[in-house]
Amino acid sequence: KRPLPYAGKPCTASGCRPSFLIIGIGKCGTSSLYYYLAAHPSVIQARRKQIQFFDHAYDASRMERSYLSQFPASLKEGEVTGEASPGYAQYSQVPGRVARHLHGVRILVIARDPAERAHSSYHYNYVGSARVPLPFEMLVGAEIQFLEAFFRDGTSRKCGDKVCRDLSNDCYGAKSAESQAGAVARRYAGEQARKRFKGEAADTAAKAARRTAVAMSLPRLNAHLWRQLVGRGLYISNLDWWYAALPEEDMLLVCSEDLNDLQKAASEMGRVASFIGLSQFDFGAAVARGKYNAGAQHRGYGAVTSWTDAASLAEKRPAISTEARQHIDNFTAPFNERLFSRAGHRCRWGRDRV
Ligand SMILES: Nc1ncnc2c1ncn2[C@@H]1O[C@H](COP(=O)(O)OS(=O)(=O)O)[C@@H](OP(=O)(O)O)[C@H]1O
Repeated sequence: KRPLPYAGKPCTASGCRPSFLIIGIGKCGTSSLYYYLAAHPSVIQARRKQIQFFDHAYDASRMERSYLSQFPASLKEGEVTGEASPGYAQYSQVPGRVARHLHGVRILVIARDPAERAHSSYHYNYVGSARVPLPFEMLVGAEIQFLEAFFRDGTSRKCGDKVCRDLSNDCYGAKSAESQAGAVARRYAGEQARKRFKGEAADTAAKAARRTAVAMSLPRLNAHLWRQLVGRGLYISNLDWWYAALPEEDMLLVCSEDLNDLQKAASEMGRVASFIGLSQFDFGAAVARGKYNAGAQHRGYGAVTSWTDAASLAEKRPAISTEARQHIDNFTAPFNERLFSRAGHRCRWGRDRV
């Protein structure tokens, strides 16, 4: 068995540190990974699944008060705690902070077929929250154009008067960088309103529709996360920062598809537990309860949906068009390959999808 992080002693006078961090990726099954793991008798949960300290709330001087206070005050020998903040993977500053404060922590990354991740994110963040939902294909097309330009022009590309250093954060966060998708969105919103209404009513509806599209593209704290349908699926472009800052043997890639089946999930959870250094445990009963945070229901990360109900929710969701799927598959394929070779672990995505 692999030794536990911190030589099995996560607690110091200032509190207990997490022995594992699930750093992402959002909409790939981070909630299920966290709650399945929490079923292990030696895993004691944090106060909540997502603490998001190392990105939005980071302040080195508040490490104890703001961060360690979220974990159990004491742990018995062999017990560990941990957290899951899916935003962590997206920020280039986070891995250095984690390496500094939690040297030795085990890092778990769960990633999913990029087209499926994008579609899940679209339903979670856009559908239902916008009065004029923009078609998935349209957002994907606009974003891939933006991404192609970013990778072609390199990291010195300007976002308005700012230089983009970090694709995930600065670029999507800057108003001008998202204007590609924003402009398409506003035009579409106006056209749709005009199709549905006539005369003056069309003008009023078009204005309202455009306002919705503008509101959807306004910069806000984490807007770049939900704006990235495809970008968040270029996993290796963010994980490179993590591999540079932390020892390779402390990083584990989990394919979301390996948790998407009762039998497979129980055995994959065994691999996760032994990576952390936990004793063998039968995750069968934990996994059998169902899937967490499934089907964009917004019932909370800890809400579990039976496997049968999750399957029927998935069936009800309109399928991804062949065009959008191929567009995402083609664009993400080289990034996927780089991820598999860096992580030494393959997932069956894109053309390898089963
Ligand atoms: N066991 C298992 N295997 C594979 N996939 C699973 C599993 N459990 C949950 N899910 C699906 O993951 C999606 C939710 O992901 P997250 O919990 O990471 O979302 S969040 O970013 O924290 O909001 C959400 O995807 P969609 O249902 O497609 O939206 C969940 O259904």
